[in-house]
Amino acid sequence: MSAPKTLYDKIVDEHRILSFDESGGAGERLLLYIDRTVLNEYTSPQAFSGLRAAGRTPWRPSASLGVVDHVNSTNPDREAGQLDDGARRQIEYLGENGRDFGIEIFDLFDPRQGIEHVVMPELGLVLPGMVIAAGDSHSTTYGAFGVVGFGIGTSDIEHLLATQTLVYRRLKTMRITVDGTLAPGVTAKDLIMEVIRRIGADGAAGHAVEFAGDAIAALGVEARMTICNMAVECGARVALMAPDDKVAAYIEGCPRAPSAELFARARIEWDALRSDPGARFDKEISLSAGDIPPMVSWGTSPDQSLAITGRVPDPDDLPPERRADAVRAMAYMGLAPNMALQEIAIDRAFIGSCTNARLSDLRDAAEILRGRKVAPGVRAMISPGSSHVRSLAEAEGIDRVFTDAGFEWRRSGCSLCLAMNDDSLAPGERCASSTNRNFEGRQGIGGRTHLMSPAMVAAAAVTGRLADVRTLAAAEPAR
Ligand SMILES: CC(C)[C@H](C(=O)O)[C@@H](O)C(=O)O
Ligand code: SF4
Repeated sequence: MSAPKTLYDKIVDEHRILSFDESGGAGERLLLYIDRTVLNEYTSPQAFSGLRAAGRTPWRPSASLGVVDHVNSTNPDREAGQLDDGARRQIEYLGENGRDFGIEIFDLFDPRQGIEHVVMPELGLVLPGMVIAAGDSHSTTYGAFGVVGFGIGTSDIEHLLATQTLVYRRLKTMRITVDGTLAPGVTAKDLIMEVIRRIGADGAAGHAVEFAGDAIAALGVEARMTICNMAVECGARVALMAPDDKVAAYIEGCPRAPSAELFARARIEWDALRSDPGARFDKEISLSAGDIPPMVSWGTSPDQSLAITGRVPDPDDLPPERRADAVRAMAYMGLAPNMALQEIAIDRAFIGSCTNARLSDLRDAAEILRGRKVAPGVRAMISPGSSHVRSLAEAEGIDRVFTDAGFEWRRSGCSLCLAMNDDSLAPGERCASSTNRNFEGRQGIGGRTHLMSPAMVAAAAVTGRLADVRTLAAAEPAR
């Protein structure tokens, strides 16, 4: 019998065309076959220019899909949406590359347009056991399907397009086991924020992280995507979860799912996609789901976060190696040591991003907003993760819940997640945000970001301060 293997190593072995050093262990250099990629208008242009300059064409164009998501306006009034010349050129060049090289593109006003990591799964293009590499770090999202998904740079995109392969270095493995049950009001976002707080922004650097345990199994596929998406914020290069019946059911209803016959055959293969009993991980961590509170970030790194019931830390109480960062983060965020998090007033609220703008996220937030109003002085926006999510939400009447509460119902895109478009914070503005990065300037120069779950953003929007969603969920809204 061969030695027990991790899920990660099984998938890498299946896709290894050749090994440069035959070591087979972490660090092995190999040529990896890539099943699919998704291209965006922001990181693909130089890759296409490189192909053109070398006179090459994509080796398997049908394995790629292009979407516009980073630089587009989400203004619902098409005419009012502002695009600068650079953004317009990037969008046009993606369309041109699609036409010239036979790659399918979902352009700005295509009903299937949306954030790449929302669009790929909802189409049914993300299938268990695949390797999906793309020019965006949050490609780890696909791990929720038992897929090795990872981000690559522009020169690697060119190599991938030309050859459908990448030179790859095998990662170390880590398993994070989460057992027990999440408390009411606590979500997958809180779970991954707690993981990041615990292990730090580089706690999983160089590792493929498998999430396991009954708390993960209990989550829906969309919630699992939130965890795999944000795992990159603790340095994970790959996040993985063993696919189960929920994953199969999710895929089955999707427009590009395999035909019934192929699907039935694939399901048998998918059953083997799990780490063998006794498989050895380089690192193991375990958490109890019941101990996780609703979380918010207070600083400028995703690991600078705390329970909403907490206080901004006193740098003197922190380990010496974390003090200087904390002092700097507090100055940028305009916070003082020991302030209660729930006393922090906000100017903006944003629900969006590939982390937390799927239908289940919108429903969670709508639950809190129903019958309530955004606090005076707060500007609140929601940008659904894809145009498809947007229309599903409209069919359910969720758009009305948001607009009645005073939220702007935007079109889909990366939007205020990274302010590379016309959605941004003004200097000094403070935003409750369902996104994944709170770096300095991430949502606009001088803008201040507090990361949290979509329901927590809704709670902050109606309270005008960072708020504990549990107190609102328990109370009857004023009608
Ligand atoms: C623009 C892109 C390179 C970047 C990424 O790779 O993640 C962006 O999507 C982000 O979230 O910061
Ligand atoms: S929504 Fe945010 S995190 Fe996701 S791809 Fe866009 S910019 Fe990156």
